[in-house]
Amino acid sequence: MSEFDWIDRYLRPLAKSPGADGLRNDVGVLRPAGSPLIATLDTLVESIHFLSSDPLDTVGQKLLRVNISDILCKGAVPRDALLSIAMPEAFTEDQFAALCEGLSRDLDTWNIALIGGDTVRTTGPLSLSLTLTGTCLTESVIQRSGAREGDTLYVTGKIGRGGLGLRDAQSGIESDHAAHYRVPDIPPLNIADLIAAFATASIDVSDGLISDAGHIAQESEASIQIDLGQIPFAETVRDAEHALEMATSGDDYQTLFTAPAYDQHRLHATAKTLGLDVTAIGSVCAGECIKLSLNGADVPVPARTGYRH
Ligand SMILES: Nc1ncnc2c1ncn2[C@@H]1O[C@H](COP(=O)(O)OP(=O)(O)O)[C@@H](O)[C@H]1O
Ligand SMILES: Cc1ncc(C[n+]2csc(CCOP(=O)(O)OP(=O)(O)O)c2C)c(N)n1
Ligand SMILES: [Mg+2]
Repeated sequence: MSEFDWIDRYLRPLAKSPGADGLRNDVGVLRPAGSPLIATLDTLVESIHFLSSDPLDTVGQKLLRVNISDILCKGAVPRDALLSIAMPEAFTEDQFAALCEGLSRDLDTWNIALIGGDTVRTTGPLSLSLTLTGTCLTESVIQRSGAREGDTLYVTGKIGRGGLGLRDAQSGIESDHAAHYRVPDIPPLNIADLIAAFATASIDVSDGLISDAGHIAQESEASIQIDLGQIPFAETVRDAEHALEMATSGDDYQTLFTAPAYDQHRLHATAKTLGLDVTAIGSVCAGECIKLSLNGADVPVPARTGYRH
């Protein structure tokens, strides 16, 4: 069977929206939106972003989720996807089918329309890219640059699971963290409502919490003070070194955002109503850097604040 047959059999059934035209056209038509339409693109490369031993259905789910986390953190809802698959010569039909099974699962879960893409062979490792659009729930897009002095810094979910999970997966340990490493637990869709209602700036935690907080600080020309003791870590913190390890390992795909301090009570009440797990971990102040503390003592910012490419 040729690649055309594989596309027919495995990808066409996933491309259900009218804009996909059954993958019979040169282009896909985006679903129309009344609010700002945003787009993101993230790539997963074998041995860099996932392990060769990871089941391919989990790789398909991870590809979608690392992109969905970018859309959600902007207070937006995911919509349409374009998929690029570059597969090694030896990639089999069963492997292609498994990859598409994982993709299918999360396309359905998140109501995302696959509207097209490209499938090629490569002499290199398996490499997957996804372009994902989203509709903002706000009139203007929430940037990394909107943090203001006096804002509170929040994060969703747990931090450090990606790094702990990679270590477990590499050691053959089937833990919850290893499951999160393969298929990241990302915030639910209604995090977009909370972000749209309250956030002044936001980002998703991909490289590492400290590194990604640094992006908000730099773009906002502000300083961010983080209390390591307040971060909802995946493991009970033993000491500053342990906390820093979990705050710099990345692969968390949670939402990190700032909001005005005067909204703190309303924000927590709304999060509770929406069933969202949100924790205040710091504040925005004057300056242009990251400041860390643990149990009231200053902690020096490490040289490596996140994953290095
Ligand atoms: N090859 C590229 N071409 C155009 N823009 C890029 C490219 N690589 C990265 N960018 C842009 O640079 C910015 C930072 O990228 P990145 O660190 O990958 O962000 P993220 O963590 O949101 O994926 C984003 O605005 C992204 O769109
Ligand atoms: C085999 C393997 N080694 C190391 C990592 C750790 N890792 C790789 S990329 C990355 C950061 C996120 O990837 P990137 O391409 O920077 O995504 P983006 O910031 O563009 O969303 C991390 C933590 C991993 N996921 N898998
Ligand atoms: Mg990226």
